Amino acid sequence: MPRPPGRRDRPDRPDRPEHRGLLRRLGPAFWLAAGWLALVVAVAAAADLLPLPRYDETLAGPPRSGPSAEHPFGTDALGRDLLSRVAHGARVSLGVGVGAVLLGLAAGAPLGVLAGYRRRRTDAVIMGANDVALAFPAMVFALAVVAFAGASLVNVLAVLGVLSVPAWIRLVRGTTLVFAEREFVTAARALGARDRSVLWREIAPNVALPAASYAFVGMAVTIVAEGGLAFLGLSVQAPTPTWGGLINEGRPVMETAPHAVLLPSLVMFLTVLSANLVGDRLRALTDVRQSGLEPVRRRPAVPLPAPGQVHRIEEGALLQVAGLRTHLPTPRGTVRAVDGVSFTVRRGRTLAIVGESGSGKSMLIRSVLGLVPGPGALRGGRVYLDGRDLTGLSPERMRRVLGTRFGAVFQDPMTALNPVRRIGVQLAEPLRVHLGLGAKAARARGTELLASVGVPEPARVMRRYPHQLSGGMRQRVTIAMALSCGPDVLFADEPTTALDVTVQDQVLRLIRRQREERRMAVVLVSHDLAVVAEWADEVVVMYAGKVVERGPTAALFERTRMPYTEALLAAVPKLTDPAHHPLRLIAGRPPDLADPPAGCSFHPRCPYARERCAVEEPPLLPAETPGHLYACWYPRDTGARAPADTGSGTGTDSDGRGLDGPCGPGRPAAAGRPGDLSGPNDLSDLDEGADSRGR
Ligand SMILES: Nc1ncnc2c1ncn2[C@@H]1O[C@H](COP(=O)(O)OP(=O)(O)OP(=O)(O)O)[C@@H](O)[C@H]1O
Repeated sequence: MPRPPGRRDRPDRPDRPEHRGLLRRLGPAFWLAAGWLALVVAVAAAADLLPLPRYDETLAGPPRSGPSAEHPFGTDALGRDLLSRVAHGARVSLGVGVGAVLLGLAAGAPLGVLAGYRRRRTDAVIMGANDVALAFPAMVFALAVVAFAGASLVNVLAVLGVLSVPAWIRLVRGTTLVFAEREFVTAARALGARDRSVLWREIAPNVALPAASYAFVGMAVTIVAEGGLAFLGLSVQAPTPTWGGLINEGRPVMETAPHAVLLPSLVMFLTVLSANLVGDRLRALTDVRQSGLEPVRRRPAVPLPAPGQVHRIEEGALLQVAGLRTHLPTPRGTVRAVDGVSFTVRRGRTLAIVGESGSGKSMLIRSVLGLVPGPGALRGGRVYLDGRDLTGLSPERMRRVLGTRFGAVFQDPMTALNPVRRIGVQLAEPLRVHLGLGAKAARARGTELLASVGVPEPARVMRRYPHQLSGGMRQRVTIAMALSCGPDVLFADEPTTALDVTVQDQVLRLIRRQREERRMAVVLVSHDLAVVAEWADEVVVMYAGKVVERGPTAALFERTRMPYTEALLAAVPKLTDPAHHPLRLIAGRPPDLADPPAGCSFHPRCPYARERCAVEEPPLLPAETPGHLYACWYPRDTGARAPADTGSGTGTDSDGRGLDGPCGPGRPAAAGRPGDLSGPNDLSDLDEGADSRGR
């Protein structure tokens, strides 16, 4: 039997994912910079051991002579070897840089952690004092102290170290604030961990990387500051060389011996640049998304559809998404987060997008909104609003669409609202920017909007900060913001996940009321199939970035065809189930979207998979209800037979449109339905011109 084409054999397979290690993630510039710093440190440490003349040996060579084999950096006005002086100067410059950073860190980090973790009065006192310290002009302070206390290595190091403390406090406090709010810290505290243990085990490791990054940047700043003081003659005194001092010494002979200024300057410049670069790359490492989104210099996994491809716009379609793709380059390879998704939404209707975590629901919404993350992300396919293609719009024009015709509500209202700005200010902003309202009119309209979404005492709420409202109220505010400019489509990405059941119901009712009043379309992302069954007219089921089943809610839930949808439904608890069947979990794990399986992405987890499923990717095939489509070779309804089995059964014509097959009414899907099903059943045939196979 011929070997079925394996993953590696498939013609459209991407190159194997790049398992780029830390070395590649940091990039060659980092390693060059780190190499230079290591060299300078090594030379400074071993300066006495190197086969160089003494740094203070006058007439070691002819005065003011340029670089030669004997004196690679040339000599200064007194005939001293410049390389030796630069090497010894590195000791002072690096010593001051490292020493000041350690001093600043030792004093600033504990204060920053304390302020960020304890908050309240501790924070107010520390940050108040810090603000006062920051108000002093640093360089004037340094000059005054060194001039008064004497220009010695210890004094220079101490003054520059003290001056760096406020910056350390700010940095560490900010990072601590971020992590102190994270769930793992709350979980540790809930388990009874003491503050000291939380600080050491939970917070400190997370603060360490940003602190290491800032240490390099701070070192660069200190080296420059020390150079400035030395140039003014206020650092370590002659004959001990420092880089700033060498530049100062070379200044009078610059015309006859430019190397005496240029070479120490070059070494100092490269060292400062390298320290900044190393710090910057370390900072990028702390940003998981940024490090994961470094553009991979390889061709995209799948050539995205050529621009200019035109799709047939469905009659009555308000929003039509055709063959949408979003590919994200990551260190593991190209993640096909959205892979050829097509759907249509009409005015006044709700389309729900469901699927397991990681199936691409949120990325699909972001992709439709044109908000794909990172510069390396690739987007293909088309998004039509009222028949107009939005994918070719300039960022400026797309911003106008986002503000006025699309509204979006996200999962966590606390993170969607800026915690330090009043509700009124945040609500008025889109009204002022997009509708051009004046401050007073925007305020009045904002108050009306809050009232319309059921916020009691809206005028008072306008003056509140987000943390002063309950979760339900905050979500009402974000809905009011999303509705503020009268959008045609409201995207609600798990809008009720962070809310309790009663509030969840209120919020969903609110969205439905607004949809009816405004004749909007709603695209609702949800994990909760009971919510979907109750509130959505149409459903799109996603798996591994693709649509695997879609159609009118009632048809899809009552006559489920795709085993994945069936498995999702079987995993929903049903209180009315008299038999109390145990819940069925979906076996296995969702696929790695950087390396999805060949054939049907679900086949490794599918109990009904056969050989064909591992080889050929099933297209979206029509079920008997108009608009109900599924991607499966062996669907779960007795009325449906796989095209492979029938030869003349359900299939698609050359245009990719559904043909009526012999699919008679089959038995209801094994999983049953999760709640009261409602909603009309009139979704017309969807355009398959750009489905996941790009037909
Ligand atoms: N910024 C990113 N960089 C790289 N990959 C990403 C990024 N954001 C998401 N992904 C990947 O894209 C895929 C889809 O993610 P997405 O957030 O859309 O899933 P989801 O279905 O909305 O999940 P959930 O229900 O948990 O929110 C996942 O595999 C995820 O790991």
